[in-house]
Amino acid sequence: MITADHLTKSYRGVTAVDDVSFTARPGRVTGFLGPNGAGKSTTMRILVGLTPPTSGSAEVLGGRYADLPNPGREVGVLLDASAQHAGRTGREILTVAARTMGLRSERVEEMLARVSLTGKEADRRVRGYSLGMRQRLGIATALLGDPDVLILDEPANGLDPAGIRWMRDLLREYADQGGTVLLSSHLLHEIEVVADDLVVIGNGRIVAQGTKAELLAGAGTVCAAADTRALASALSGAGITSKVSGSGALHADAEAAEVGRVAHAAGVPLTELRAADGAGLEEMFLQLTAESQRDRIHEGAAA
Ligand SMILES: Nc1ncnc2c1ncn2[C@@H]1O[C@H](COP(=O)(O)OP(=O)(O)OP(=O)(O)O)[C@@H](O)[C@H]1O
Repeated sequence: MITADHLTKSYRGVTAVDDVSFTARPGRVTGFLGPNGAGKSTTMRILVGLTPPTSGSAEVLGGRYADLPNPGREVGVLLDASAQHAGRTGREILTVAARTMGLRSERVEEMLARVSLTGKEADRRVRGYSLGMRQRLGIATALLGDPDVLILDEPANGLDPAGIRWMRDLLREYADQGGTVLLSSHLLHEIEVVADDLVVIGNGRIVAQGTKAELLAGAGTVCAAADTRALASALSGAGITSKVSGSGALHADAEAAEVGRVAHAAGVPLTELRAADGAGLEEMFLQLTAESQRDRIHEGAAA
């Protein structure tokens, strides 16, 4: 279990994290989503005691991370895969970490196999590793002490599609065995597939959180008609806001049944009507974080 309780972190003139509260539970993958500069890394650094919060508190497994007697055996952390000692080989890095944690040396080989780093790769110096290999080594280090909690900052960065799939399966299996996973990303699709719960952050503030199912349920309806203008106008007349989504269909802020009823009553034949799924979540993510996006999102307002 991880608990962030009203965390705030201010640097001179910048509030990086603003009153952030959430819980990541055992047996679940919690996705921490937000655009660049939203405050994800700062929050994670606070969770593991690397950055002191200006106010608020954070607990991992019921206490402060800094108070854990052998943190590596309780919490696996990967914050920056590039921060590993470049002059050491992957195997050396794992061996040193294993000794520090008081683990048997066989654990190193087990972890290398777990993250699919070959013996040859393990004997190369980290400075020659690709980002994807560094991520695998970082995951191996995080898993080494068989911890109950994993805190991973953008772990899929640099992984190829097969690597992303591998990571997803690994995290799923870990959570299914009772582990708590908090993983951050600025890529919605990456998180959407694996996360059970979502915490969405923009400009340092939590803008949405809940189970993925809950957030999807509120994601609205995708609908389309030959006469888009007539459909938008009917929806607007019924007090339902809508806007044109990427595909040219409308995204309406109402349940599918209600949208169908309104279109029928207005005599507008529908060519598409479905609950917004992953696309709806993306829409929601973009909307929720719109104010904190560096790039403005251009959308044609239909209503
Ligand atoms: N040490 C620091 N001093 C001053 N400002 C900082 C410091 N660390 C972070 N910030 C600022 O805090 C804000 C949040 O940064 P943070 O790295 O937590 O975001 P992030 O969500 O992890 O972004 P990214 O996805 O780009 O990694 C940014 O505006 C950043 O410039």
